[in-house]
This record gives sequence, structure tokens and C-alpha cells, in this order.
Amino acid sequence: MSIGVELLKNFKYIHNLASKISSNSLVRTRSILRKMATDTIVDIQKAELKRPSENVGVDKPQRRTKKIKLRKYKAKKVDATSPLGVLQSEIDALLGEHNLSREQITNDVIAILNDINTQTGPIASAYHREVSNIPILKITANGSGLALIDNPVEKSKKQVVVVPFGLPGDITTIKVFKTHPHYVESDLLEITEKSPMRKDELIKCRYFGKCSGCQFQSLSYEQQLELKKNTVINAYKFFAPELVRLGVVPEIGDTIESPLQFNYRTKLTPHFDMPKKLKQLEMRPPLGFGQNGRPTWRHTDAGGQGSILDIEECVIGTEIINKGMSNERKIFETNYTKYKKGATILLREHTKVLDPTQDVESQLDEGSKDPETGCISHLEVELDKKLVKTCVTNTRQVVTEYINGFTFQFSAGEFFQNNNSILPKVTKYVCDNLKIPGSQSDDPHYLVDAYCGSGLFSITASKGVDKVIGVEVSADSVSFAEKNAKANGIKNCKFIVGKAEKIFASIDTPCDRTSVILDPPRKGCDDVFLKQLSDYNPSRIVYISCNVHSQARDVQYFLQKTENGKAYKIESIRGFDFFPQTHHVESVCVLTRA
Ligand SMILES: C[S@@+](CC[C@H](N)C(=O)[O-])C[C@H]1O[C@@H](n2cnc3c(N)ncnc32)[C@H](O)[C@@H]1O
Repeated sequence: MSIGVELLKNFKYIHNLASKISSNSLVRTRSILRKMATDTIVDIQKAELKRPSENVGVDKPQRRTKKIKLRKYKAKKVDATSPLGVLQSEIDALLGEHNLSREQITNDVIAILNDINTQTGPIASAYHREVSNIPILKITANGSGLALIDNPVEKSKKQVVVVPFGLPGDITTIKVFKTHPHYVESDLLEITEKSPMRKDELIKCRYFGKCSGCQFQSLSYEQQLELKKNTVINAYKFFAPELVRLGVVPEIGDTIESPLQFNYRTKLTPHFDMPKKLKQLEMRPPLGFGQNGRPTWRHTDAGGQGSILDIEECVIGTEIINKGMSNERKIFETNYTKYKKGATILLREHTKVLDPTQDVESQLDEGSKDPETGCISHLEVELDKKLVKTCVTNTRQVVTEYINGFTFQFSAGEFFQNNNSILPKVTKYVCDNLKIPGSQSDDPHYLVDAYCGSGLFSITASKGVDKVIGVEVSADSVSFAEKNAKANGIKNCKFIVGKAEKIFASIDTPCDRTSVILDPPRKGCDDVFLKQLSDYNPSRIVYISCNVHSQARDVQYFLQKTENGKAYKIESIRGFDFFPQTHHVESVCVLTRA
């Protein structure tokens, strides 16, 4: 019989023995036996590691023995600029500050995986425990606290713990509930001493502290902007270290604030899950947003305890979006049995200019209806024109937004920026930074808008330039970009459907007179595009990004790894706060060719 099988038998025997001991007086004996069981499973694992090519239990048996296979930990591949990849960089930075190596914080995940029960077995129970007096040391780009705690099994080691809603300076009680090789996840149970940053009186939402949507409601707005600036600084440290070392990354600018800090989000997507094994829902499931673990620090029952919280109101959603949410929830009360699987409900704000001579109801487009009255819910707004807002729920319906005097239409389900209060500032900033230094007003100037969507930047930057050419992979967005240019009386914009690099086959404008806008999705630009951009060698580049980490990586690649990249200088980098109360930051980096 193999060592593995023998050890595993020992483990089960000792563990069973430990479970049978229930009297209080024997608690210590039980814990000793449990410790023995734990040590045994560690031995099993070591035995397995020493014999990598053999399966435990495959030795020729004298008699039939049950084949026992140890479970192996399979690490998922993560993109370095994804939230999990960024966390690794943040953990390494924390270790550097505390003189710790990765080895000193590595967790024995294989032992947990092979525990008698991965939730309640002795090893899992040793790891997944409550700990008190834990000071939060840092805050991650994802808005969670980071702390160091003792490893419960290997006493010489530490663990890095992620504590959602924890702020640097908080002293906390946490419950560790999941172990990864280099960190553990935890729930914030209690804050025993508050961080000086913490201003819980600012919290407006009763779901805050549980809902995964917001992380920053307990911070002043100035503090939120400061943290976002720090995220931009760290992103360049982690993903453009060579540029930082060479001193070519300028001082990061202050984060530009959003005019609205609540009630700004023009799109929300509440959702619900279908419990496994059910063919039809027997009770209305929670409809709302995901819960971030099972925290109790605010001791609130709001939204329930499921992985999806039942949410009635979202304080960052606009008023009409909240009205739409209320309508759709009432409808869901009666029609949830019709769903065969979980679903997401789209809520998207739509704005229409009213003809003041006609009655409002007759001018309303399709939108979310109040089930009690059967009428389309709407909100009249008086700006320079009389406007009406409705909430669209059909992904294919056309939605309208007005920005800086321009009209934009797009399919409700397609991409469009979600905070229209900040768009006048952003579009002006982009426009101002596209100008070629030293050029006269009558010098020709051309724009390329890569990843142009339905034409937001092409159209808002089109005045005063000779020609704009936009490229976008979504044919639907391109057809709206063309319609939007026409509706705004703009004749100098041309749009093409395709991957961003396709633009280089169509550009006929002189590179010295051309500025390029980049606004890629979270994953950033690919090397093929960046190489071709460098070959084209434009005069200026304004790179807008919702993931500053992939932006920093791309900027370093462009400057250091492409043919003409070295000729560029980073002129400025700063964040824009598209999503107050959350950890998100949009970053704008301006590059100019020397
Ligand atoms: C962040 S959005 C920006 C859209 C637009 N600039 C705006 O602000 O409304 C990114 C856009 O890139 C498009 N996209 C994604 N991958 C692309 C690719 N490889 N080439 C061109 N466009 C792409 C998406 O469809 C999306 O519209």
C-alpha cells in the first residue's frame, strides 16, 4: 500500500475519532486530535510532492484498495492588468514594504483542497476563521482594504488578507472565508477602531457595505479623488516601471471631479439568479446587485443575505433610472415564474427634447411603465430647452443623450458613457489636448478616433478640424456614429467598421498634421495596433482609458518597444471621476511627438 493511502487512512481515522469527542472536558483532546489530523494531511501532501510522477495508491496492491487521488490546485491564468492581476502587484508592493517574501505568505491551498470537507474539515476550519484586532494597512485599486495576519497553520508565516470596505487605519474583526496561494479573502465583521479617513455619516445608501457596486461612500469626495489619483500613480509604477525609472512619467494631475456625485448613472443592470436544479422559480428571487462576501460591519439586513442583494433603490442611479427600477421590480413580482434562467434587466436613461406646444404624454417614446397606472414613467426637465426623461428597457431601442449642444443616439444595449454630467468636461479636455503645439489656426488639422463607438469624441472634436476618421468594431455603433454626425450637421467625419488597426489602411492625412484619439475597452490596445500607430507616427495622441493599468502597460510598450515610440513624450496624465462612490477611475494620457 502507498504511503499516501496509509496516511490518508490515518487522517480519516484520527479525524473521525476527534469528531466523536463531544464532552467539554475533552475539548483539548479533540483539538490535539484535530491537529494530528491536520499534520497527517500535510504529510500526505508532502509524500505526494516527493513522488510527482506517481499517483497515490497506484502501487501494486496486495488486496483491493480504494484508489485515492489528491486534488491539485489549478491556478487560473489572469491578465496582469485585470483586477486579480493588479492585486498581485499590490500584494508584492505590500510585501516589499514589510520585508516579506512571497514564500513567507504562501498558503497551503492543496491541504485545504484535500481536507475531509473543503468547508468544514479541520484544515479548512483552521484557515477559515475569525480574527480580531487586524489593522488595515492599505487600500487596493479595487477599493478593498489589505492587511497582514498570522498564518493559522504554519506559525512562522503570514497571510495577506483582502478586506472589502476596510480603510487604512481601521482596526477590524474579520472572517477569513477563502484561501488563495498568495492571499485570503475575508468579510469585514466589525470595525473596533475607525480610520481617520472614515466618515460613515456620509453614507447615503442602506445597502452600502454589502453591495458590490460602491466602495467609497464612507469617504469625503476629496478623499475619493485623492485615492483615484493614487491608483493612477500606482498603475504607472506597476505597469510602466521602466518609464518611471527613466523619469519620463510626469507628475500625475489631480483627478477631475464629476459635477454629480450621486444620482449620475444613466445605466443600471439589476439581475437575478435561478437557483441550481430548479426548473421554475417558486419564490421571487432577490433582484439587484451582487453582494461583496457576507460582511456584517454595518449590521444591516437590507437586501437580504444572498449572493445577489434585493435592491429597491440605487443612490448613484439617476432619478428616472430609479423610477424604472421600481416599475420593473413591481412587474417582476408577478412574472418571475415565466423565467427559465437568471436574467439581467437593462435600465437606460433616454432624453428627448419636447415640443412645448404639444402635450407631453403624446410625445413620449417607449419606456418603462408604472404597472399600477399603465403609463410610461417620465420626468420633465427644464434646461435651455424643455426635456423629458424616460427609462428604456429594450436593448434594441434607440436612446438619445445631449452633450454640449450635440445630440447622440445609440442602441440602448450598446456602449455609451454612463455619467453624462462629466462628459462636457471630458470632451472639452480631449479637444483641447488634441491641438498640435505651435500650429496656426488656419493650418490643416486632422483627427483619427480609434475605438470611436457612436462618435462621441469624433463629433465633439470635429469643429475647427479639417477631417475626422473614426474606426469601431461594432457595425451598429458605426451606423449610429454616421447618423449622429448627420444629425449634428457635421460633414467632415467618416467612420469605418473594423478592428482599430484597419484605420491605417485608410488614412491619407499627413502624420505631422494628425492627432489620434484612443479609447479602447478595459483590456487596452494590442501590440499589432500599437506598432502600426507608431509606424503612422502621428503628431499627438490622447489615450482615454477605463483601465489605467492597461493604459500604463500600452504607453510603456509604445514608447519603448515600437519603432518611433522613443520620439514621444508623455505630456500629461490625470484621472477623471466618471464613477463617484466607486473605485473606478478613467485616465487620460496625452503623448506628443517631439
Ligand atoms: C470604451 S468604448 C469607447 C467608445 C467611444 N469612444 C465613446 O466614448 O463612446 C470602446 C469601444 O471600442 C470598441 N472596440 C472594442 N474592440 C475594438 C477593436 N479591436 N477595434 C475597434 N474597436 C473596438 C467597442 O465596441 C467600444 O465601442
